[in-house]
Amino acid sequence: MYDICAAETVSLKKGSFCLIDLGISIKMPEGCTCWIVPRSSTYKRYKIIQTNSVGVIDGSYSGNNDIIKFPARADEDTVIHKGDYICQMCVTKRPPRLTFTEVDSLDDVNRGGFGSTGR
Ligand SMILES: O=c1ccn([C@H]2C[C@H](O)[C@@H](COP(=O)(O)OP(=O)(O)OP(=O)(O)O)O2)c(=O)[nH]1
Repeated sequence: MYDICAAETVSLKKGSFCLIDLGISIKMPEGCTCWIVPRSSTYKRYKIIQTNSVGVIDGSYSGNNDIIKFPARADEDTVIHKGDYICQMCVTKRPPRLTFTEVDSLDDVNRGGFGSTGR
């Protein structure tokens, strides 16, 4: 994981949306995917939410103008300063491609829905 900072200063009004420039363009090794996720402290410090929850950076997003951005919505009036570490980047190897087979039913016992384990 690499902490990544904003490459520009932006002022956001409560409820507004902005793509914050992270100032990075990369060419990934073949078979890798890059992910952009918020830092745990991002909301507490800056009052912004990453609108796509997790950003997936395609391997083909590798031109000079393919600059990685952080899609942000502000919950309060806020200012993100150039150099503020607002997110993290991770590069992972893609798993082998799977083949899915359609079936009428599965053999396993139902596990139960959200919160059904009582723990
Ligand atoms: O948080 C993010 C998510 C994506 N991207 C860039 C890299 C990615 O390769 C491109 C397109 O993203 P995605 O495939 O998620 O967008 P889409 O909504 O499916 O649009 P597109 O038609 O461009 O694929 O935008 C970012 O800079 N930050």
